Amino acid sequence: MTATNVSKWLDAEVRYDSGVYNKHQVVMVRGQGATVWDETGRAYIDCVAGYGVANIGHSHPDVVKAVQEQAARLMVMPQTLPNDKRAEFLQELVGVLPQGLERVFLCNSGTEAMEAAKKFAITATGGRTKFVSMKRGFSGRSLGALAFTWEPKYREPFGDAVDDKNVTFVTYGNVEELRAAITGDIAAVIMEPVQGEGGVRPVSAEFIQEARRLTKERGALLILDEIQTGFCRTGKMFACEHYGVVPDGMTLAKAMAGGVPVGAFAMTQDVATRMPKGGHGTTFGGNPLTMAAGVAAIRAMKNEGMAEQAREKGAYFMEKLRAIRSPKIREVRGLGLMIGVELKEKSAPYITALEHEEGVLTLQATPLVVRFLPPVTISKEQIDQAVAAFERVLQ
Ligand SMILES: Cc1[nH+]cc(COP(=O)(O)O)c(CN[C@@H](CCC(=O)O)C(=O)O)c1O
Repeated sequence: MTATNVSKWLDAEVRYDSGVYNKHQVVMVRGQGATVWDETGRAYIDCVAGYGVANIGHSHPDVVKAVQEQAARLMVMPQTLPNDKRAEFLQELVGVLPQGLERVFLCNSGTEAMEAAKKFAITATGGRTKFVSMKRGFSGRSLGALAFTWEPKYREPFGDAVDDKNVTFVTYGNVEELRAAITGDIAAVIMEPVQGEGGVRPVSAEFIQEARRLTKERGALLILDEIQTGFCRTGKMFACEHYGVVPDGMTLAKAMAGGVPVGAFAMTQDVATRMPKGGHGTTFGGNPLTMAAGVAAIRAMKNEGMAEQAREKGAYFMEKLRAIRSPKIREVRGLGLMIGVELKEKSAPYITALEHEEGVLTLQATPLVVRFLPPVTISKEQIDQAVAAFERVLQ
């Protein structure tokens, strides 16, 4: 491809897009497995995977086939009209969810799942409107979900429109703060089992188990945000399985439909039955096209043992990263293939160098952390190449 072609598409996107994103100077046009190609034909090892969406790999053949067939059959059907693919997806999803989570509100993104969770928590607790969330937590960008998102830079531009007056933020992992915050008027505690955007931070089993115990004791819900940790990312189908905790509700999105936009709030019967009929809704949620993709994606995760792959490859990836001898690395941490390398200096220049000089895509998770979220289907050879590239840019 000539430079003109690249500039043609890049110029158009930069010219007409909203302007909220820092656009990389590249145009990505194709993906397969853990590789993506730009318009000039250059290949990249993709450890961004759409911010942890392409867990089963780009354009998984089973998902492609399912989407092609469903697109030709039926793409549009609202949830007041039952549909075979939606029913099949709900069966597939409930079949892999922790026991007890058997009712699902279907939507189209993580933020929407969190908005639904917030409303279901209020009705399930008889109108309680106070919440506990986590410092460094990320729950989404809409005004409702933003109230649970810690980073001030995301909230400040919107002032009082962000309804965070009823939210108490506690230090992630601090059991004493948690105990003090979960009072008798709390609707729910919201937390990620591993904080993603907040720096790839696993937490102790004790903290999550104490949140489970205290919310039960004080009539609040425990809502785990598995939008990033879900669907094999951390070495289990869901990260809560590492801790032996079943929440009252779980927000889901990203990888759930193999790359097709999707979101869901999974909950117990009790939480679901407390929402008045017609109390929430969505136009696109549960559409047949997304449902077909989701059925294929979840079956691929099971059939290809992707949770075990993430566990095994994650351990290998972190072992190789920890073997890098560099004074710039403070810590390598993570769970499964949700990996963060905290540097002693800003990570952005190294993320840029990895992309431009080495053809490896990574992303930030706070200014000092390089986040690796590759497809679970990444090969050991690609892991070795990514680690060698990282070692080179750190020199
Ligand atoms: C844990 C979590 N919860 C909720 C969301 C919101 O989901 P959605 O509405 O589908 O984007 C995300 C997006 N996480 C990415 C942040 C995206 C953004 O900057 O906005 C991320 O981890 O980078 C999460 O990682």
